[in-house]
Amino acid sequence: MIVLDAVAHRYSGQALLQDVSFTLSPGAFHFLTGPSGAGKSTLLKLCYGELIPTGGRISLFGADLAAMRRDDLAQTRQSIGVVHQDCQFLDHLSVTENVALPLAATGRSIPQQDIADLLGWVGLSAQADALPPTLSGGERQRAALARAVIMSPKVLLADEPTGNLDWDMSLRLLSLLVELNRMGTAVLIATHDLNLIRTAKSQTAVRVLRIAKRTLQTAGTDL
Ligand SMILES: Nc1ncnc2c1ncn2[C@@H]1O[C@H](COP(=O)(O)OP(=O)(O)OP(=O)(O)O)[C@@H](O)[C@H]1O
Repeated sequence: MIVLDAVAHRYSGQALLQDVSFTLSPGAFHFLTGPSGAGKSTLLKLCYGELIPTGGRISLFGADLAAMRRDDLAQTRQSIGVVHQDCQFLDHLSVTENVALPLAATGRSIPQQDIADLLGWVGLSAQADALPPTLSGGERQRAALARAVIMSPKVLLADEPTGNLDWDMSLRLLSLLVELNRMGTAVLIATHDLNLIRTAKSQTAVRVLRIAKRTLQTAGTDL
């Protein structure tokens, strides 16, 4: 679904990633790890077309990213849910309205029952009418997950989704991601948290990728 072939990325002429080849297949559950500044967020941005690589080729659902028109990319992105590192919301809208935003933005109807079910799934039924600034960190991450999956994406990309959460809340979020993957969504999570990766490995088949020396490697079994 997402294929990177010998991808390179430079910022201001400075090489960050080189010769990165990677395929995210349907049903896969991958972690992406590596030191701070290695390029994890950059790699995720390349995977959803937020950045165009400075070298190599990226294919999203069979289409060449470099050749996509803006409309095509917007359409393709509807199949990719993203949980950003710093999940932002429109603070004057309720959690329900924020979660429904991707539907509204694409002119689709907003099935209230589906949104209520989704908020129930992430454990936020009681916060449905709350405004984002009143949510805890874990509640914000779960609201961001609900918003990322409202369009039933084929792929979910999450950038440090448990970054600021305590361990219990990290496990809760992980169990949602594992469940989503079992329902058929391919998942790619960038994280520093090796305990999270170890726990995921005990629950499901995961592949761990690491950015080292500017390229992507498969992590060993030492995790
Ligand atoms: N828009 C940009 N312009 C220039 N440099 C950038 C830009 N975005 C990121 N960088 C640089 O690229 C490097 C990789 O950043 P990136 O956010 O991809 O790393 P990361 O592995 O996700 O880091 P962290 O784990 O700390 O979130 C960093 O040195 C960062 O400063």
